[in-house]
Amino acid sequence: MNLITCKNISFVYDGVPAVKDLDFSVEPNDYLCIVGENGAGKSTLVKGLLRLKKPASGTIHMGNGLLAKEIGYLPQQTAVQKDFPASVYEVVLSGCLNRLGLKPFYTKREKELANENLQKMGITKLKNRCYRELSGGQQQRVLLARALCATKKVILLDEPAAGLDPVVTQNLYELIRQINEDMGITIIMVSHDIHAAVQYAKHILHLCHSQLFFGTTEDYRNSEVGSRFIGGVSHA
Ligand SMILES: Nc1ncnc2c1ncn2[C@@H]1O[C@H](COP(=O)(O)OP(=O)(O)OP(=O)(O)O)[C@@H](O)[C@H]1O
Repeated sequence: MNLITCKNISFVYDGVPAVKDLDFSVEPNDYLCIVGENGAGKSTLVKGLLRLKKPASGTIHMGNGLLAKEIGYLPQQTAVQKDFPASVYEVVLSGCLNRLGLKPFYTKREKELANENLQKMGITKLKNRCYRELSGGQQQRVLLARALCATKKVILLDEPAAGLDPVVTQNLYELIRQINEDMGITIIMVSHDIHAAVQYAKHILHLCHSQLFFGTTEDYRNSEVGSRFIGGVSHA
């Protein structure tokens, strides 16, 4: 059964269509890259998948018992977020917020989970450092550990490599690949980096206010839209 099935969804802002007629699905353990030029509708779709914005028409169905609040989310990093005055441990632990419910404090298990995910992301040594003093690449590892506390099923990333140098970017993509392959977590990633998208993703969704392509990465490479986009731009 698909984890997420979107049927004919469209989004509008104040009556103006932003993106329309999207028809795609996400399988368990999938790696889907959402690509497209600026203003194509990628972030709007992300808001829809997180249930932060309602489709004007169409349906988003979550299967396999997935709830929108169980999606671990890595937002696009803003200057304010980069300057967040908390320790690495506090940021990672905050990924368990959804599990708190009415409890006022984190449980021992939640604290263990934070420590396990710090270790998995190779940042245990940074545990007591202030988040805002870290490099961009270290901050992304912290946010991945946080997302892993929030989910066992799906991580949604909005341009995770923005502003990172090529070596750090490559390391980050490898880490995301491991999360997908070794931990079996489904990845949905918005990316401007088409070359990395076709290197790592299993499926590609290409948007331009509507759906230009959805299918396997191999079919995308062989498609007219794919070969034009891959050949024409390195950072669309
Ligand atoms: N809050 C908003 N109010 C009105 N229009 C919006 C709003 N957010 C986005 N839009 C419009 O919706 C369309 C899609 O925008 P969106 O931000 O989803 O694109 P994007 O593909 O994520 O772009 P980028 O790559 O630049 O982040 C654009 O035409 C944009 O101007």
